[in-house]
Amino acid sequence: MLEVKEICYEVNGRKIIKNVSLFAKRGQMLAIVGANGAGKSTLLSLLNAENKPSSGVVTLDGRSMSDFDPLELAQKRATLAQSHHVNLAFSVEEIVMMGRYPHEKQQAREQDQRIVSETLRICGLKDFGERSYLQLSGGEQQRVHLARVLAQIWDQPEAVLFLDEPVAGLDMRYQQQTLAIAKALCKKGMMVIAVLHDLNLVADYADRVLMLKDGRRWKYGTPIEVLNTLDIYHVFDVETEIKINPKTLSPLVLTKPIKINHSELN
Ligand SMILES: Nc1ncnc2c1ncn2[C@@H]1O[C@H](COP(=O)(O)OP(=O)(O)OP(=O)(O)O)[C@@H](O)[C@H]1O
Repeated sequence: MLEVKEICYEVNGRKIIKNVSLFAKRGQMLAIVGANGAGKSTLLSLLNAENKPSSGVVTLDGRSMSDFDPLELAQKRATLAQSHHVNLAFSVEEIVMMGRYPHEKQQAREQDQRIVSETLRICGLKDFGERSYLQLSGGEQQRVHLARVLAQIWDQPEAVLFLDEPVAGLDMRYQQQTLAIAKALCKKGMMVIAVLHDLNLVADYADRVLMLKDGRRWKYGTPIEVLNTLDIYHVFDVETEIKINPKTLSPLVLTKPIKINHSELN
């Protein structure tokens, strides 16, 4: 279990995260939602121990995140970042194999190869192993990084997976595929915490939702509890109508197009 107790995070005297508390359990996917600049990525960096809260504490299975040594953490949790900077001509397979580095001493190379093949396959990259990463499209590169972080925790049944906007830049099929993989990992007993913007994907895949506003916890609960017209309006300043999706029985968030008068463009 991941327990977050009253964490705050301050940069240059400005509070970015304000008194956030929550629980996240293995077997469940928690989605973090909120407007641009609400503090979602910053919160994720505190939950995954990339950054240390200015006050408050984050514990994993009762142990403070700051007590884990870096190798132990790398074996227990993986993070898909919002952006990636790879400028060297690595092959796809070499990049995905980087996910296995924290386990290098523990396992035979064969097992690493098998895991890399499996994560390439599940990310739709079965025949991409030899290709140069730099020659892939943006969405394909994003899937390579997903395969890499999956390879990091593939054989760690109690792992925690952090995903920062994992579906940005992906087509419809791979948006669904990415979250379906995350859901399947939860079914295997892992925990997934994902920053997501598309509230309909949140409704279909998340078990719990944390809605952030200006660095504060605005609402926390199941998708049906959190995704309602009033809270969405307060947090995103967007008018919506909520229906029930007949295919999934989860909330369906319908938006109205915003109109900007052409005279405002002068
Ligand atoms: N290192 C930093 N120094 C100063 N300000 C920062 C720093 N990191 C984040 N911020 C500020 O904190 C706020 C929250 O940023 P964060 O990236 O967490 O937002 P977000 O909710 O993930 O936004 P988005 O949806 O746009 O990705 C922003 O106003 C940002 O400018």
